Amino acid sequence: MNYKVKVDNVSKVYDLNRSKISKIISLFTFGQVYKIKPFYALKNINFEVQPGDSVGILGLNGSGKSTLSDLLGEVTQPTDGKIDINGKSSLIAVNAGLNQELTGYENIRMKCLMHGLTENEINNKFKDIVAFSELGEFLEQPIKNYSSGMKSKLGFAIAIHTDPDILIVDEALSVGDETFADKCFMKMKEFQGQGKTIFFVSHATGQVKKWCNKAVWIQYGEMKEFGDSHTVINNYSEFISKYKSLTKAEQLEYKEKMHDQQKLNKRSSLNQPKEDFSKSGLTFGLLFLLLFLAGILGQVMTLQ
Ligand SMILES: Nc1ncnc2c1ncn2[C@@H]1O[C@H](COP(=O)(O)OP(=O)(O)OP(=O)(O)O)[C@@H](O)[C@H]1O
Repeated sequence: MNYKVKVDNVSKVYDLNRSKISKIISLFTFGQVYKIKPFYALKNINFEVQPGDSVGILGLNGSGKSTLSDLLGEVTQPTDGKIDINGKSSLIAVNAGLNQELTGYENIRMKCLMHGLTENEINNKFKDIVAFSELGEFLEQPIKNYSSGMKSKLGFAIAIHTDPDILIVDEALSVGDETFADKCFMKMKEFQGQGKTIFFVSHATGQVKKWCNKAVWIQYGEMKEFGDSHTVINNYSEFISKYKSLTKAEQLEYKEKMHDQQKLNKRSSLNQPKEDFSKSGLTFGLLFLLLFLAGILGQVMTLQ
């Protein structure tokens, strides 16, 4: 095994029945009233990344870049396939793993603990994290009061001090100010110098070209291309100019067609999604039925 990260036939399926009421009805009707509507945020993604690679993740809005970042950061699990990560990964995205109700200080402690740092290690790094974040007294406030740039600063400051082997930066730098972004890029450079692996999600192809030796282009859940960053960026840019030359109506039609394909793909080509609500619906439904029968039995016994 000479890879750092291996993404092996990975798919991520979401249920488009997101409203709470439809989920509850689905649970108690064994998934019969509201059927699960599988939507492939990612489908059959395959690539391998070597130690020291910096990989750009490219694609139009809603193509699955953040879904891929979340999977690489082990924030979520694939519905199908496997991601083999040889080391500790840390995801930096606005809101990633931060608790909105906790203060900046509390989030620093919580995330460091989650990354396996001991109390001693946290105390030693605390001052540096605080200084890097540049958030000063705002760290005393719950982060729900922060701007996205401030959250991103906190997330980056914590992540780089937890000594990850793999850093995943999901558009976190595009919401911060330029001076902070420059400071983060310098840190990323240090990381590269140490032979560590970076995934970098950005719509700015110029930045991807500058920072990444490899790139993966995701197009509405499917992998269009993976390889040398210059080649992938050139092909992606060519697609973007063609896409931009379409009228608004044509762009919409294209997007709708792609979304339909993501929905149309039947689950038969995959194992059952792990978050299959009809399965849990069956369990909950049976439990509910048992409780209901026990209640009736109880009433009957009381009457006798
Ligand atoms: N929890 C979820 N439930 C249902 N659908 C989801 C969920 N998360 C993401 N999706 C859908 O998956 C698709 C991919 O989303 P994702 O956020 O990964 O795209 P993206 O490429 O990062 O987009 P952007 O460039 O706008 O940030 C979208 O159609 C989105 O609506």
